Amino acid sequence: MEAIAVRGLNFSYGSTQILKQIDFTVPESRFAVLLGQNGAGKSTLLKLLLGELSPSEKNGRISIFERDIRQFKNWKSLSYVPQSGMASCQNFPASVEEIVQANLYAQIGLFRFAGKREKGQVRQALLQVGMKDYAKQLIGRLSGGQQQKVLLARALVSQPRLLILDEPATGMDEQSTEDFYRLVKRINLEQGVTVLMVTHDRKRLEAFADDIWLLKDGDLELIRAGEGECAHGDL
Ligand SMILES: Nc1ncnc2c1ncn2[C@@H]1O[C@H](COP(=O)(O)OP(=O)(O)OP(=O)(O)O)[C@@H](O)[C@H]1O
Repeated sequence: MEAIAVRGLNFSYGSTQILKQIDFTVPESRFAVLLGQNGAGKSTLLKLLLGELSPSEKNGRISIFERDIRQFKNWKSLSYVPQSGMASCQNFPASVEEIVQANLYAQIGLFRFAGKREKGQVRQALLQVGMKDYAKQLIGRLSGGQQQKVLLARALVSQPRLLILDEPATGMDEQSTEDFYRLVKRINLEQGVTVLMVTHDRKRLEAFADDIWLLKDGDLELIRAGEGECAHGDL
């Protein structure tokens, strides 16, 4: 099955065309990377995939898990990790577990307390990213790398089938970056979660990615096609 299928997509801001007739496919369980220079249109493409922007009908077709995005309802199956997501929230008075739990509000309801099941889900997500011992800490007290792991747990808590990450390692040191990519790869391999990651870090991600796409001058090109079995030696 294709997790993402884009056919003949055009997109413009006013008279400036950003995407020109692009075709783009991410098969289920693949780890795909999207490269491109600043301003190439990567975030614009992600916004289109996340339903924040919509193309007019004559400007192409986007399908998520083989359903046209205009009819797609199962948004729970898709999670997003933003770039430096907590950077502007250093004084945000929320604990790590509250940040993760917030992604379960659709399940819990906004004004109810989390039950045993939800608390278990939060614990499991924090365990997956190695942040279980930080559950009660204030998010603003953590390092940038730890905060990004919490945002990854937040994305995983709803058990998505597709994980979209926008330059998730921006500002991290070398070791934290490597650890973060390794963690995402492990989730991809062990749980079969499809991954699409926007990055400038081609060199390091070559070891983790199956497919590598390059967005340039409005065109999207598959510059390395994997077999879907890019296992990384010692995860
Ligand atoms: N809301 C908007 N209105 C008009 N132009 C926009 C808007 N958002 C982005 N752009 C322009 O569209 C182009 C693509 O922007 P986009 O943010 O998608 O690029 P990007 O590849 O994600 O860049 P970066 O790597 O710097 O994050 C840029 O020239 C940008 O200035």
